[in-house]
Amino acid sequence: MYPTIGQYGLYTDFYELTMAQGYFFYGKKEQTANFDYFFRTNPFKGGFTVFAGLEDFLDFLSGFSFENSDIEYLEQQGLKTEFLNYLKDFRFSGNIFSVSEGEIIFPNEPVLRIEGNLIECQLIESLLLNILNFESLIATKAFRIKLVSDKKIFSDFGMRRAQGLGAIHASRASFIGGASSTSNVLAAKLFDIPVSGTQAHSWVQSFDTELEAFRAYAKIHPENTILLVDTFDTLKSGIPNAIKVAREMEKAGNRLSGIRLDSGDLAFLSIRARKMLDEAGFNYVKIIASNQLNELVVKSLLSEQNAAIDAFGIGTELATGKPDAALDGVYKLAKIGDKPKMKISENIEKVTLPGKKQVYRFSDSEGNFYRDAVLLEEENIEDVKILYHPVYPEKFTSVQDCSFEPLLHKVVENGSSLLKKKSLVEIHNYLLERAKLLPNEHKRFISPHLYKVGISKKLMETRNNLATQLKTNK
Ligand SMILES: Nc1ncnc2c1ncn2[C@@H]1O[C@H](COP(=O)(O)OP(=O)(O)OP(=O)(O)O)[C@@H](O)[C@H]1O
Ligand SMILES: O=P(O)(O)OC[C@H]1O[C@H](OP(=O)(O)OP(=O)(O)O)[C@H](O)[C@@H]1O
Ligand SMILES: O=C(O)c1cccnc1
Repeated sequence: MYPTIGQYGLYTDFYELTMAQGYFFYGKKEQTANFDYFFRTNPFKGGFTVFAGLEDFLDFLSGFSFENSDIEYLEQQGLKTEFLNYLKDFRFSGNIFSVSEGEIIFPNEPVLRIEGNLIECQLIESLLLNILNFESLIATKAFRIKLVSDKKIFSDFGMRRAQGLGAIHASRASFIGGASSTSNVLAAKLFDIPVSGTQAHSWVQSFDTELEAFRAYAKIHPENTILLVDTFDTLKSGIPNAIKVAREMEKAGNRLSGIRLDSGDLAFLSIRARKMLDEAGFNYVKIIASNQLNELVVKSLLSEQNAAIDAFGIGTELATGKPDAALDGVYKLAKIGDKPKMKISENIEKVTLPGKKQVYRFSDSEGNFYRDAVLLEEENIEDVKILYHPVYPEKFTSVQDCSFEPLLHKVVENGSSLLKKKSLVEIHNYLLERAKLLPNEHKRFISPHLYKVGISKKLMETRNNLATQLKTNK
């Protein structure tokens, strides 16, 4: 749970409230609606996305209500008393169907579906998008780093240059994606993530000499000393001083945990540092590297340059999802009452899929992910053997002999969460299990193979008929 800021009802875009007021006065308040959450493009030019943020979203949703001062504020913004009286008792009371946190997901499939009255579905849009888009972006980034880290570990150092309090979500999502610890103490406590840390240049600078700074730190934290060796000169001063302190620590019955390299050529310096430490008898001292790292630099350091690095500290690029500012997830109306709804767009790729839907994942004979399919909920998956390209019907693919599983599961019923709380370790392990089933060609960084998401014939026909109707009625 996050530090409380009271109730979260105002954590929404104003238009959600003005529309909700409109629904209220036009007698649409009791109409049932279905909305889909989906995104259109995998971030980082990648071949997959990691779904994260579900538990956080549900936690925030349980606090999505309006206290007296919120109601007064909305009154000052011109909202009407009768509607505000309705908001006083507002609580989400609908159903939510979702893929599991840590699932591998793909563009254009609904990964979460909300069912409820039109007002409640509308009001929670911004909260949902805010949390799921960001955590999924960062979990994906973290997992990309994990994919190239081999057996090395990395810690999230991102808080200081993250987007404000988004750092809390970033740390959570980073751990789901594969970080082994975080420097962000609040996130560590809230989500039971191992906390870790080394020391900053200010520590070293605050003493008269580097050696004095190293000794002082080792004395006060003998169980976990990682010395930052680049304040003056890594090879001529930092590492020789670290070796002196390692020797003194051994005499006192302790062990130096590691050194941290934070500038210069990390491959060259780590190889030299390893040699110097080993020759001095300290092969147990770990080498940690940091400085504007990302998955591409980590991959190059480990697989092309044989860097002698045991662990990475990764900050800004991880916590901000650099170079992608956001996952482009959207929330679209798919059904009102028994009427399927869709959005027509000039851009054919942006036409939405109408109706209440379920997503199935098909696997090949070896159990590897093969295709995902979007079907109308009432369809029998056993009858579906051909999947159609969502935009170009002349492109289709057979799933004749594949096994399948539904991906959307009920996680909220009549406003109450059914979600069995999982630890972040469990969510991460689920991600690992699922990612193993995703063929490697979708995981490579350069021009990954496109994972196909198709739609059923019935869904395609429903959409086409509705589109024709909408164009004629316009
Ligand atoms: N061997 C390497 N291969 C690829 N990238 C590297 C390697 N070593 C370091 N880098 C990256 O190169 C960049 C070096 O940063 P920069 O040019 O700012 O120098 P610096 O070492 O940080 O210097 P200073 O700290 O004095 O400003 C960082 O982004 C770092 O991650
Ligand atoms: O480069 P990032 O991936 O964002 O990783 C975090 C960086 O933040 C710290 O530097 P900073 O200059 O903020 O503080 P320092 O004085 O401790 O070096 C740390 O030394 C890393 O270099
Ligand atoms: O513990 C560290 O070394 C650390 C923490 C945050 C940012 N940079 C480094």
